Amino acid sequence: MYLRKIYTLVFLRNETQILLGLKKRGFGLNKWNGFGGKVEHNESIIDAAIRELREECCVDVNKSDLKNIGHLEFTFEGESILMDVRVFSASVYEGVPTETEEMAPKWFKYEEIPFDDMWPDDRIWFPYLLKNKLFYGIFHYKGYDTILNYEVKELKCMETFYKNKK
Ligand SMILES: Nc1[nH]c(=O)nc2c1ncn2[C@H]1C[C@H](O)[C@@H](COP(=O)(O)OP(=O)(O)OP(=O)(O)O)O1
Repeated sequence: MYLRKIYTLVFLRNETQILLGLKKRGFGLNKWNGFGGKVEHNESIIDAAIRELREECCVDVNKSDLKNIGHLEFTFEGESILMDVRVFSASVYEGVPTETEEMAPKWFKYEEIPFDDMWPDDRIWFPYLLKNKLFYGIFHYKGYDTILNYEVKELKCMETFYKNKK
């Protein structure tokens, strides 16, 4: 049995670009990724997504402008933690993305996403995000560079997915 820990992962997007942040410390150091982190005790997932976005790149987003677009699960050979990552997208927000101690934000054109400097799983599930499809992915890693096995699929509706998951 795994110990499930819930994380958020938020992507700001416009018609031609996506905002990624270069992680400056901790888990995923030196990788480009969305903004997010652990959901704290007594905090809703959506509130954690808003808080992490503000803490990591100084941008504010309203609950109603955050869309849950995917669900990812990561396990690691020999470890009992399951990282349960809730993925969100927003195109309406307030503020200018600004570098913080944790992340250096940068806009990337959709054709220029730096997959070589991202988590290896990203190039597998990003195509769903880029086509505006909802997705589910589960990845089992050996260390942090090798994916031993995975499954990714399109979802029709996030609410139905979570209802059936319980
Ligand atoms: N394989 C993976 N692929 C991916 O695209 N994102 C991943 C990933 N594994 C983790 N993430 C994301 C989820 C979350 O947004 C972030 C990890 O969160 P952190 O460890 O930075 O959490 P916190 O910011 O709460 O940590 P602290 O440094 O303890 O404050 O990386």
